[in-house]
Amino acid sequence: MKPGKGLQNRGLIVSCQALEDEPLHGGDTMTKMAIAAELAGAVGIRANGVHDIRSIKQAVKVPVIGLIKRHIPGSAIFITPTLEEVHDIIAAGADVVALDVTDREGRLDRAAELIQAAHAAGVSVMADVSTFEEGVAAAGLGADYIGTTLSGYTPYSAKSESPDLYLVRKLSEAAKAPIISEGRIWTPGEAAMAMEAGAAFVVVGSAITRPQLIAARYAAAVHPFKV
Ligand SMILES: CC(=O)N[C@H](C=O)[C@@H](O)[C@H](O)[C@H](O)COP(=O)(O)O
Repeated sequence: MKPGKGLQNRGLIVSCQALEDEPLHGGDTMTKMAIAAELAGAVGIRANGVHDIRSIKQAVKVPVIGLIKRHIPGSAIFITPTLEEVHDIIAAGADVVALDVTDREGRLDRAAELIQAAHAAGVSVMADVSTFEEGVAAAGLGADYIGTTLSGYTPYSAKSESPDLYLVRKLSEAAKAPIISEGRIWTPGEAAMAMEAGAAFVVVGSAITRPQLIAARYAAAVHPFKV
């Protein structure tokens, strides 16, 4: 079955995530962040965990990309690692399921099953990849959106402090699915450059919703002037 739900308009997606060890974790804080993002013109929200996905779905009209981060001992795959999380994300009401589609631990072979499970429920899939080859493979497996989320976070992908716009450009020229530029976008200028490079969507997370990281940049900037 072709997924009925998904992202409607090109543009900004705000990632509203706070893990257990982060100061903004818990309660309705991420839901309030999502409401603020929608007011600002975001066309989608990316959220982690059943609680936040469900709460954000009730609070905003724009589509929600859901993921569940879970660390399984002995595995490096932590973004929606198994079919169980796919079902939980769908049950929580997400419009799009985000999952790791990297070439590790036989994941490319198993990803088809997870993608099909989402599609069978009428839900779209965002493949979080780290390289060009993974992006092309993910599109071939039927992923509806290809995100550069994991570029810089697998041992074999390019490390950088900046967004991987080279990957965005290469994928947008080759992959048969819309490209989502995600990871290390800190300024509106970088977001615009990602769209210029061919992205259909830009996900911004930390620069909007992780105040401890935002404030740290200011603290570092003024540090040399301290007496
Ligand atoms: C690598 C990984 O675990 N990325 C996670 C994926 O959901 C999030 O922690 C990031 O915040 C998200 O990708 C947005 O990126 P940035 O926060 O850089 O704008």
